Amino acid sequence: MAELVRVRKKHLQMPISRLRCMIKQLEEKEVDFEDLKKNLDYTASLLEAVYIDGTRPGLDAEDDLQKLHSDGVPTEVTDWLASTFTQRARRPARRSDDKPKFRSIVHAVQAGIFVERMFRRAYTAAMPDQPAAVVNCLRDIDRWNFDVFALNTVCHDHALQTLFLELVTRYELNSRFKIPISCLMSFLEKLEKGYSKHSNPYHSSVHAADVTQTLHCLLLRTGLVHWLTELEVLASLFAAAIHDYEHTGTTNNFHIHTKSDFALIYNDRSVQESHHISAAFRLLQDDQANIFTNLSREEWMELRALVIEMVLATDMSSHLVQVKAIKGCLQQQEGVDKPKALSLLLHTADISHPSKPWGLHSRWTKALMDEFFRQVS
Ligand SMILES: Nc1nc2c(ncn2[C@@H]2O[C@H](COP(=O)(O)O)[C@@H](O)[C@H]2O)c(=O)[nH]1
Ligand SMILES: [Zn+2]
Repeated sequence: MAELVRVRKKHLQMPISRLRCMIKQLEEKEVDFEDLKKNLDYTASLLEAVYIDGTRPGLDAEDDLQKLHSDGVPTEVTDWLASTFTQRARRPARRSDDKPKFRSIVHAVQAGIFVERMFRRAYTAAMPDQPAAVVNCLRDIDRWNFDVFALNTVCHDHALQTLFLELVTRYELNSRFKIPISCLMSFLEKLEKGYSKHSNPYHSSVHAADVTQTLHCLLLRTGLVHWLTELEVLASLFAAAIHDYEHTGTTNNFHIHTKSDFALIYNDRSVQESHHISAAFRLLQDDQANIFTNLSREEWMELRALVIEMVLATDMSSHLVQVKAIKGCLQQQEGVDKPKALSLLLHTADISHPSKPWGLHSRWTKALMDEFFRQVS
């Protein structure tokens, strides 16, 4: 058993470093984005295949790499896959007309992840193609200096829809959780509409898009994304996207002191945040917009609890309590409380604009000042 683990660990080192290399190329725009993305996706599938098949005895390398070519994977990648996942490197170099072999992976694809990929196709096929200008903007999606205003311009005020769709697709959450594309589109349309209800200069769908992208950037750049389950990633992105849904453009104190309906409904406690969550979850009551329709009951309960905790923690009045709690967590041996850590991350993304490039920060500050002045007048 220990030997098997050692061998598999050894075989996985190469693909891991190659994957990192591909990601670097992607970041540095040295290669065609779409090709690289496709290759990464395919490689991930094969890694899955090796993982699944690695638990079975009698692996050999007898099948046809030609099948991989049918997916448009370049020769360097198939060569690397073959040399990494088969014994081919120890054999004499093949003649150019020989077909490289590896039955184990193909078997695993056919037996194990084939069905999964069928689902992926079914749940990604209808993803809308984006115009070149949008694709160009989205190239910076992993960066701290990502310009959400520029994205909003090129996608005609639909930055939130575009960004959420892009991230859900990138993390393959649509295939993992079988999110129907029509529901996703419908949900995002309603979400954006809710954000424009009060025509807020600051608390708009662009702010929601900004916070969602910033949270993604934090998860990715810190490596925290590897610590999370796919459900936690989905919950985090969802929480970021909805966190100010139907914001009234006024503060919680304003609601409390004016004895607004929201203040009365939520008993003066995290008045706005409670409404954002409640109203956003209400959108899912419509079957046509229920993006979580295929989640199991357990998944749904876990996601809902996490989203509620994260969005409630965007209430600025919980800032000091949160900082204290996370400091306490970090001093303990037992490890960090995930919902608390994710809540702090969302809160961080929510107030991150002062740490962004000046052009972005000054636009956000102006928008916030406009909103504050509107409340006063
Ligand atoms: N004094 C400042 N306050 C800021 C700034 N950026 C944001 N904010 C405030 O934080 C909350 C964030 O919570 P939200 O969920 O409502 O977005 C926001 O309401 C602002 O009041 C800033 O640069 N300076
Ligand atoms: Zn916010």
